Amino acid sequence: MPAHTLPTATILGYPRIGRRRELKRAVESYWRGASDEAELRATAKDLRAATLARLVELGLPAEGGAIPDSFSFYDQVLDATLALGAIPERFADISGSDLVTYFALARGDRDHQPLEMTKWFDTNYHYSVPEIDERTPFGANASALVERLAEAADQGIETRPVLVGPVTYLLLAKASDEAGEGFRPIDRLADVVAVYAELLRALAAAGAQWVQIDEPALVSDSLSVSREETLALVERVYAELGAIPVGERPAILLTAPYGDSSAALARLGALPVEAVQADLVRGSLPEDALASGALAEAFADTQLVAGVVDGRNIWRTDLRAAFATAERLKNAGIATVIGTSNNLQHVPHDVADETKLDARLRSWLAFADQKVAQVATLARGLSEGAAAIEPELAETERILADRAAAPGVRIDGIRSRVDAVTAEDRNRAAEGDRRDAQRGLGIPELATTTIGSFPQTAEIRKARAAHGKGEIDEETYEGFLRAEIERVIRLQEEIGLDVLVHGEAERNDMVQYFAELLDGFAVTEHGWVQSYGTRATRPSILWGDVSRPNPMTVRWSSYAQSLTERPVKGMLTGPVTILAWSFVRDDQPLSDTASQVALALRDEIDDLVDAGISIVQVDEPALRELLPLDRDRQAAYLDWSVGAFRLATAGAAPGVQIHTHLCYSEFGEIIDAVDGLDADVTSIEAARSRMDVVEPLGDHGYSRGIGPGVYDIHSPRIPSVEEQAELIRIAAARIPGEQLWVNPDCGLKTRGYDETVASLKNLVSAAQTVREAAVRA
Ligand SMILES: Nc1nc2c(c(=O)[nH]1)N[C@@H](CNc1ccc(C(=O)N[C@@H](CCC(=O)N[C@@H](CCC(=O)N[C@@H](CCC(=O)O)C(=O)O)C(=O)O)C(=O)O)cc1)CN2
Ligand code: MET
Ligand SMILES: [Zn+2]
Repeated sequence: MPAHTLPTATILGYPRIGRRRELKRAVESYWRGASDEAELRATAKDLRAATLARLVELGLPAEGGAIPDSFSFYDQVLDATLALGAIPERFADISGSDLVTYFALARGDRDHQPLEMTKWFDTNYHYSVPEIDERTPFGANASALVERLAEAADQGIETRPVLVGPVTYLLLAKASDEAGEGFRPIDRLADVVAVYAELLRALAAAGAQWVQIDEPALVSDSLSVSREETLALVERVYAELGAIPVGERPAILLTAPYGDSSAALARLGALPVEAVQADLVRGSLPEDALASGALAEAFADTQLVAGVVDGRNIWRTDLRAAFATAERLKNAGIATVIGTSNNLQHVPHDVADETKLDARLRSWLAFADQKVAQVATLARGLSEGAAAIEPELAETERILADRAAAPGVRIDGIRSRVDAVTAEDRNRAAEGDRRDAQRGLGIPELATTTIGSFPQTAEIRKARAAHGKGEIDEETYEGFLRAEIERVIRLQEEIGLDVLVHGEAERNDMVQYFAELLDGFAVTEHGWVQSYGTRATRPSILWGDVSRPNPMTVRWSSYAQSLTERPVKGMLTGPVTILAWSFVRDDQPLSDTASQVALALRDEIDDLVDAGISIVQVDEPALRELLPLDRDRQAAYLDWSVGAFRLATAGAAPGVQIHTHLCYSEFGEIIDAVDGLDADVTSIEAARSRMDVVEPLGDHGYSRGIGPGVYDIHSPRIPSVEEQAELIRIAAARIPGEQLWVNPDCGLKTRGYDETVASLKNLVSAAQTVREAAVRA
């Protein structure tokens, strides 16, 4: 038996935004200057205390490090940047408390571009990308971690501090603009490990018995080094950290969430750390090593945290199957702890809050609190024997059977339509024929447009909330939205944009809006999940077969088109993104579900075109996000995801111009897929990376329309005419003018009106400047 033992129930992390998004409100109030740092810290402290108390109530032991301290004001990678003292040189002039520096890095200000944001593995969570170079200063700053440890101890709870691990941290970092040619952040590994050693010593001195170090890089094939190299780096690092005697450091729980670590597991178990976690939902057990005894041998002095409860989805765990997996490990002689597959930050707090949800559907679900209770149940079974939890196992079995047989889960008409889909249904006319057929649209070279949404003002949200509560009637709400559409159309005409949008004022969210109108989906009232910083979404629940009872967007788009001579883009969210940002049924392949959603969208496009819309944009910002971390599974994914987009769009006649929009992507990797979408025009995020994408596009010989973003909408900064013109010139050097579109990086919904109008005016002038220069040349 290992000398340092973690209790048999644990989770990798818990949502930190608060059951009613208390942290969002407190942080945004602090940013507005409506409260000070002390008030913000007090709210955060109350929130943490409530969370810890709740976790104990749900069955996690208060003692022994079972409860992780996974709090963050904004982002766990940014927390690591502060803990490592790795403040980029360009922020050296920021003065004030750690929190002032922290938010400056996250959000930037007039004089500083914020750190770039990008997706965390294959999730809809975004982290702040560390900027590292040869001179990045590193120095341990354990103060936040130590303070929270002491705070929990005052409450009688021995928490386990959580850190993003050194290998993952550096592999997710980018080289700063000041870095020399060929520099890679991972070159600084030795310096960073020395700081982790210091952090561990500081935590031990402050009384931490356990620390959790997350190395999800272990499960990804999408990083700058191979998986084998990552494993070798992890072995080197943890040999070094593990060599510090326990006592001088806390016992270490090394985690490998978000994917399959089975091929690496025996080697991880052999490291001088006290516990290793494996994601056994996305990943599997190494059957050969388990059968031969090699796994047990590797784990002779190490606990294995079996991540059998899914931290990525909201379906009630199949407890019998999860228990069987844990028992197999235990019976093999491995000291087994029940855990989650990953941090529960990706699921909402509590199903019990969803009182408006259909009771039958609700019984099938488990949010974070239910998952914690499931972990506790399984752990009890492990220590007391299966008989002790037989009532819970039987209850789950009954509920899972009820779900499988419930009306709406399988609908014959929908299934036969999907079965009847042919290859032809996914193909449009040849690209050249479409180009000819679309000339009538009268689109100029360097056409200017936006990505769809205009600012979601407090007034819009208030009207929607009032409508939701029944305080204003259908007619009044409809009138409000029509007035808003008219305002946005006139504004775009005045700014001088070529292709207009209706502004998406009617949408609470680009996925939830559609989920509310499609059959087969449910939406939640309080099911918020952090997407980045203080921004959250309420992922919809796709539980049954999907169909479209009525048109969803025609009312708004046709009204917008009736107001103007210029083309207005119809605006839909694509099938892959609808799945990626929802909690999707786990009882059939995603590809089957995607086809159902695609057919619903296909009907919507038909209706839009019948109503006089000649350009339709189908957004797929999550196309890259769902790309499996495992290389072996990528080709199959690209095949079905691209196929679903094509099924949604290929019903459109050649004269209809299909646009798509993607953001948060490394395009190099999926350029063939973008090509495969066969959209006439694709807008992509590009401003922050200064048009990095145009080079691969040029090399690839990309022949369709492309709009690399020239205006970074993630910050309130107003990009000047010259700045945007420069980006257009960079793109124009590689891409012919008739193919090139000029647009922002993404939708404007999170921006304010003043900055939006100023930035868009500059965008139109920038396009004009470059067009005129081309005419003169
Ligand atoms: N699902 C999804 N994922 C995405 C994106 C996206 O747009 N959607 N965009 C990318 C970036 N991620 C983002 C995620 C969230 C937000 C965002 O702005 N979220 C808003 C909430 C949006 C929303 O659902 N709004 C609802 C509910 C608003 C609300 O809070 N209402 C109040 C009451 C209304 C009031 O009086 O203000 C309440 O419930 O308490 C609405 O407008 O109807 C926020 O956190 O503040 C932006 C980008 C990638 N992932
Ligand atoms: N049409 C959407 C918008 O403009 C696309 C957003 S991609 C995250 O908001
Ligand atoms: Zn976008």
